[in-house]
Amino acid sequence: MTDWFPWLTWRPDTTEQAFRDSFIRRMRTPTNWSIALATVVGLSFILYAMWTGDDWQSTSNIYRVSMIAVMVGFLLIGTRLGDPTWMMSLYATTLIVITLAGLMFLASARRYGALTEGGPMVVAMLCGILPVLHLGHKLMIWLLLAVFVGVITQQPGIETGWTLFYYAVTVSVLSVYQWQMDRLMRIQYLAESLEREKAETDHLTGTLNRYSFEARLSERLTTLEPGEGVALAMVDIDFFKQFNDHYGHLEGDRALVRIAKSLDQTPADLVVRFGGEEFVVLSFFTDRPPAWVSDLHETVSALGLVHEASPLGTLTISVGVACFVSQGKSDRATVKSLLTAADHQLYQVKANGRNQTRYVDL
Ligand SMILES: Nc1nc2c(ncn2[C@@H]2O[C@H](COP(=O)(O)OP(=O)(O)OP(=O)(O)O)[C@@H](O)[C@H]2O)c(=O)[nH]1
Repeated sequence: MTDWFPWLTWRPDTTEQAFRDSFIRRMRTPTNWSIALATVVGLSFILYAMWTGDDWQSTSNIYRVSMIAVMVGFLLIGTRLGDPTWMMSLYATTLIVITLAGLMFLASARRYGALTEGGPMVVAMLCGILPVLHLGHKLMIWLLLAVFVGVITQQPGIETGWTLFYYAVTVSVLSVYQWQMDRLMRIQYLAESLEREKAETDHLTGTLNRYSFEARLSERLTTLEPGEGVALAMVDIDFFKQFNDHYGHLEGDRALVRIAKSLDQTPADLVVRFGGEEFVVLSFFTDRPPAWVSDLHETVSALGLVHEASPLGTLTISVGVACFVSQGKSDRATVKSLLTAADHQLYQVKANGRNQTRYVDL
């Protein structure tokens, strides 16, 4: 049964949650515009009712005004709510508005002795255009209104004609449309995520690539609180040209993957393939840099990968580390300043025999 509902079939659940989080972020503004449109439609109904001689204080008009007040209230308060609370408030608001709409139809039908098909159809459609609600939400909303329409058709002396039939047709068509939207939105999200992942990842080692690293580090540097810091380690494999020449490029590729994996097993926050045989390892910390950063070269020498063409006998790395601890807003490191400082340390290690880690505070 659950296979029929895209938001229930979507596996794993974390993917559905990630989709919904990003979807709510993107759709908040369009949803607010849809509610504003519903408010304008509600207002035009009040004006029309008054123009056609309806009493301003009639029960149905009071319900209409209440619906508008609830929607305007949501638009005003919603701006201050975080995404999850906003989403729950939207659903609750919609259910309240639908209850008021149902009561308005009941009052109006009792007054005029009739309920025509237009009203419930318009309300069902206005709920249908709210982009962030999925079919599950909308079925509940439409069902709630259907209960009111059903009750009204059972009232003696009220002419309802084909209203219930047209309502059922409208909701069925909207449900099919919504089901398609729910599926397409999720398929699109998945395709986008895969594309993004591909664009950010190095194909050989599976680590982040340079482009995504620079964007992420640059963003993170702007949010460092005083006392928070970053250690950027520039890693370069020693005598790798000789390794390739001696063992061949395929074996070289395999060594790159092994080294990337071993760097990934450190407590680092990000491991990046920076260039051919260069990696960057990033660690964010509070107060003082973690001790493992200053011994990073040992991570690879401990693998014991034989390198007969190296004077060191095994595959090793040279590491230059630049550390920055934020003192406040005016004091900022940049991606460039960290890379330059780390590269300078790396150069010193290369000059001093390789297979070491050198460290500088910015
Ligand atoms: N197998 C393989 N080799 C690569 C890849 N990317 C870069 N390289 C090789 O890495 C080697 C880098 O050589 P160099 O820059 O001279 O550095 P090195 O030999 O490690 O010498 P030092 O850094 O001074 O210790 C070159 O031979 C590149 O062909 C790759 O994706 N796969």
